[in-house]
Amino acid sequence: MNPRIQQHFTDSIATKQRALEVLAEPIERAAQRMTQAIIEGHKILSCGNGGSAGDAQHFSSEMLNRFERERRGLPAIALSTDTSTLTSIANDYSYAQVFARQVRALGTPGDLLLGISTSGRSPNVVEAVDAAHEQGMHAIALTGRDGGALRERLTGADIEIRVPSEVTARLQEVHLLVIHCLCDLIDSQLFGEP
Ligand SMILES: O=C(CO)[C@@H](O)[C@H](O)[C@H](O)[C@H](O)COP(=O)(O)O
Ligand SMILES: [Zn+2]
Repeated sequence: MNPRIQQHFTDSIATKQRALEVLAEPIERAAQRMTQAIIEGHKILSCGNGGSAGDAQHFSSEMLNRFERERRGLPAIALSTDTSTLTSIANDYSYAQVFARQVRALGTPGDLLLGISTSGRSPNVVEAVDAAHEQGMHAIALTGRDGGALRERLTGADIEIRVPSEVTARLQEVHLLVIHCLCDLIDSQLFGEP
């Protein structure tokens, strides 16, 4: 067996095991908050860069379409998908504004922002959290490492789910697992046990 492959699997399993100990509680709180927001007629905006843009879209597609069961679509918008909007904001203002400007246009009080950054240092995700607060929204932050500037911008009403790792790939792997937990908990809270 190629030892590099074995190492990736071993590290990924160990990181997930470690994460379970510290993340079960904030994941449950985040899912409750998301469920409540949906019941009250609000929506969830999501954003991130690179692999985390993929995660933001993965989450919104499982909300809008479905996760594992047959059910109505749930309201969510990924802010990383519209290249005309992204390029025009980056071109006319700055890349740091690409999500914040969309949050200001689409976000209404009671909506939630799911901000995803393995380093917590992506300026556009940090700015999106500030914009969410301006709009009367709260944030759920999926982070890693020391949480970076993103962590510092969160208020007591926000929820941080910080994965205990320093490795981007491992952090992204756990972020996706967290997203699937959130989808499953939201579905079971809204529609009952399958
Ligand atoms: O997927 C990967 C690395 O595994 C990359 O695309 C990665 O997401 C990008 O470098 C991002 O720009 C990193 O941003 P962040 O997670 O630090 O906010
Ligand atoms: Zn990646």
